[in-house]
Amino acid sequence: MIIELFCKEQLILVYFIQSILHKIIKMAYSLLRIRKVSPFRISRVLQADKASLWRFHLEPECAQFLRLGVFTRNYGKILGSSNYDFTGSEPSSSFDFTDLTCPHTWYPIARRKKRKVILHVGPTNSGKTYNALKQLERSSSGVYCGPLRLLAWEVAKRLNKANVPCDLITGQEKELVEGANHKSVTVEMADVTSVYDCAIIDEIQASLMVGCKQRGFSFTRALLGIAANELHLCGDPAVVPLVEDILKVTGDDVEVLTYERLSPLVPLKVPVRSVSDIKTGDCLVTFSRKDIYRHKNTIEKAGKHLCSVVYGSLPPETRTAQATRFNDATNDFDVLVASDAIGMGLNLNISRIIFSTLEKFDGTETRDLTVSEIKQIAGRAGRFRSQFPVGEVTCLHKEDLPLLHSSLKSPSPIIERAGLFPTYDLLSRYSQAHPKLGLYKILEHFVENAKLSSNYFISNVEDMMKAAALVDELPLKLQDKYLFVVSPVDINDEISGRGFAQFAQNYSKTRVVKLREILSDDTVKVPRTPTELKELESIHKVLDLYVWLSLRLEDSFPDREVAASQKSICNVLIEQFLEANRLISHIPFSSKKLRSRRKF
Ligand SMILES: Nc1ncnc2c1ncn2[C@@H]1O[C@H](COP(=O)(O)OP(=O)(O)OP(=O)(O)O)[C@@H](O)[C@H]1O
Ligand SMILES: [Mg+2]
Repeated sequence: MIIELFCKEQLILVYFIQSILHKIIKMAYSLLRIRKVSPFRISRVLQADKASLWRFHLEPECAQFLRLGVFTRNYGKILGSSNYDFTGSEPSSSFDFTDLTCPHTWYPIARRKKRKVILHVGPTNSGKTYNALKQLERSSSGVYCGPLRLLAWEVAKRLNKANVPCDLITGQEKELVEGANHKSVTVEMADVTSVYDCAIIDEIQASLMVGCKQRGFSFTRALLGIAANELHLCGDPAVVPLVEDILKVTGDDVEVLTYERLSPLVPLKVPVRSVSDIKTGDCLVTFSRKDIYRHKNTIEKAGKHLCSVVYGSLPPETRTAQATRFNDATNDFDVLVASDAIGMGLNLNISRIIFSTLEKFDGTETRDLTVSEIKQIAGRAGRFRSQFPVGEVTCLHKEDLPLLHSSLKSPSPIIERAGLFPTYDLLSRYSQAHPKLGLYKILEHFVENAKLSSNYFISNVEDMMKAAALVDELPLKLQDKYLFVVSPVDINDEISGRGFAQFAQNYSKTRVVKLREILSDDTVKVPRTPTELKELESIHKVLDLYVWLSLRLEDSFPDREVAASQKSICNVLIEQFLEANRLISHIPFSSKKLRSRRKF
């Protein structure tokens, strides 16, 4: 009996050793094949990618998988995933393209590196971005990925000033600097096919927040896909467990650096009761455009201060000009009235944040601000080494103070899942397997059927689907439809939506979209009423969309320069208008309560 058992164990052992040896031989064979195939093909992909900006959108990560047949097959196995085991055969309708459980396998170039990932986490104004940027400055090549064009601009300016030549690449701009090995980009433009020494993804929590359903996947793509020796992630401590978990399967080394706030932020016990309490350096935060102008009007009427304004639908150039004017202590515009557009990473000379309300309409419903939103916005006051070293924060209404105080004391809730969305390549393979389906149906199918690991949620693509429904009507290739759908159109804005539809229609008919056919000569004029101002902002969005499309379909959108100059005219008109405060006489001051009463 004992002998029998012994023999059985020996047999099991021999079998076990045999199977391990077999696996090692297979793996070595696979590696040899990877070496043989990848360098030539990858360099072709890289060259092609540098050729034009639109490829960032149309041919990202999975394109490599699909083209590098052998490479892909083996890579999938090495990573322990058969998810993307495309063998070069035609896509079959039985293959489950909606299986998104291993998104890290979509980025073979990053997976070939053992990245050193450094998480810089801490409260606002604690030097996270500053320290990450120091590393970027020292690196031989690198990229900064920010959530806003304003941040990308700020970083490009800063690096160039520090004699580190740096390109600026956003969806709408491509400013190349001679000899630059560094880039400052908006996160959507992060290139996952280049190799860098150092990379930064800033405000990483913005991507992972459930509130940021639409843009989250760009951050996830950057997190998994950027091929850098060192990858610096800056953000709220609430992201740490999730990021660590996501990166377990990538084989990267992860280090967490925790920061403390560099200057104090004092929550005040009393609200700001009247306009006479407003002082230099104050920033009044409110969430509707109408309220922004109403408050600006009230403050300026009192005669002591002039206000700059910053809000989301203001053209980015105007936002920068307004923020710069507020930061400049030598002029009279010493108060800021802003929406949460100031909430991410910007350095403004604010001494006190005053919340006019702690509720916000988020496109679907009016809801309370989250703890992280309150902390993020409040954190703009008292920036380190600014004119106001101690920040203060309060509200307009004393009923809001308890929520403000408790939010500032609470840690932000742990972020549990990151946004994910299928790449164009997956959608395209899916479309080949289901040729009768339009893009709308394909997107709908992915949203409804996507299989995900517990670290991810499928991003909200409601707006993309609205755009898809429009382009599905037109005789366009899937590739063109996709390009229109991922464009930065504000599909819920009437004028922008109409501009978008017109661009797509003209493109499908003649392949050439002339700006003059869309905008008549007299379209751009000085606004005189709030409605006209809003119209001008929308026209700016249409022009911005034209510039975006012209960077990707150069021959079909030939009037980029005209669009850019029209955009500048819009900016000038809006800025002049804000300076002259023409709106005052048109916006009725309402004494109605600003907010619904909150009970504690
Ligand atoms: N060591 C330092 N020396 C000089 N200035 C610094 C230093 N650290 C930070 N700063 C300055 O302090 C301000 C806040 O730093 P930074 O923008 O890096 O904070 P942050 O933690 O990224 O904040 P946020 O979460 O709001 O993005 C910036 O103006 C930055 O230039
Ligand atoms: Mg920062």
